[in-house]
Amino acid sequence: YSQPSSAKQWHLGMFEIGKPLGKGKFGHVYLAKERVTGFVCALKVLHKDELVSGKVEKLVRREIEIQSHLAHPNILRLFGHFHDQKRVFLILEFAGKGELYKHLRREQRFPEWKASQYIAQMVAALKYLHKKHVMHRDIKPENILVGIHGEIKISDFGWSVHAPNNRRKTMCGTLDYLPPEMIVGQGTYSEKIDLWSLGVLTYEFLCGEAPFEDTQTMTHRRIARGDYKVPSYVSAEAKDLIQRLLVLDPEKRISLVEIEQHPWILKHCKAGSGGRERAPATKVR
Ligand SMILES: CC(=O)N[C@H]1CCN(c2c(Cl)cnc3[nH]c(-c4cn(C)nc4C)nc23)C1
Repeated sequence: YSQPSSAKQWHLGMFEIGKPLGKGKFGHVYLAKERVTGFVCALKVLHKDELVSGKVEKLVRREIEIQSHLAHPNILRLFGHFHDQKRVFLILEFAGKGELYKHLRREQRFPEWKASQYIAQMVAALKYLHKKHVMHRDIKPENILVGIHGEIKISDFGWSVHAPNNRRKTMCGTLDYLPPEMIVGQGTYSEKIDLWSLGVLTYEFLCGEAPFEDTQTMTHRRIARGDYKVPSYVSAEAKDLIQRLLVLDPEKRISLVEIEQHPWILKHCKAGSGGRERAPATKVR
């Protein structure tokens, strides 16, 4: 009899390992095929001694705990995990068109219709996450993958936590996406930090660089002051949405539901498929 997939006891012998797909923060990712079903996935291999030395085993446990309970078309699935003496293996959904930031760098910047559809998909994923009181906390192009149909998938939940939270985020990688409430004040924050990051992401999709990109010190200062400029080639509607997301006071940022009704999103949403034309939302107080 075949065990229900979630209770499946996975082991390495069940997979035929293919080409390396890339290097994550703490391990390599390989294309893999489950021998019995032929199911193609991405196998993320983490070395236990590196996790211990990097004090990240808690982050990995949390990534597994959170991501394995999520099922949404714009969130990369974690189907299961297993480990052997030396390594931990994450069985992840394979995103057929790879890493979004590579597409962004290659195209320099996205046309408004593409950026708008990507942001609409991010909003759908964040609505799903926030409903489960999960905030991602590390939204940036490097953590977004592209599926075979061009849909985007948030990945790398290593930094996600259950809201609210005031754990200092030991900085590794870019400061560009850090919200002001994590720079000034005592650093308590809520899911609203994902709204700030969405504003930074929208800007970067349309302009090819982040709004506060500068030297480390200047980036900190410019974020704390909300000091950025939107280039003139950005449409008025797109600029309006960016301005409603990059608001210093977390409580004053536009909500996910309001973003769905924003002119810049409605103007480009795909009729018929995923982005179904929405009946005017009745405001539920
Ligand atoms: C932080 C991190 O894990 N980054 C990457 C490494 C590969 N990985 C993938 C993960 Cl985790 C899932 N699916 C992927 N698909 C690809 C990919 C597809 N093409 C055509 N090219 C690539 C590359 N990569 C992945 C995530």
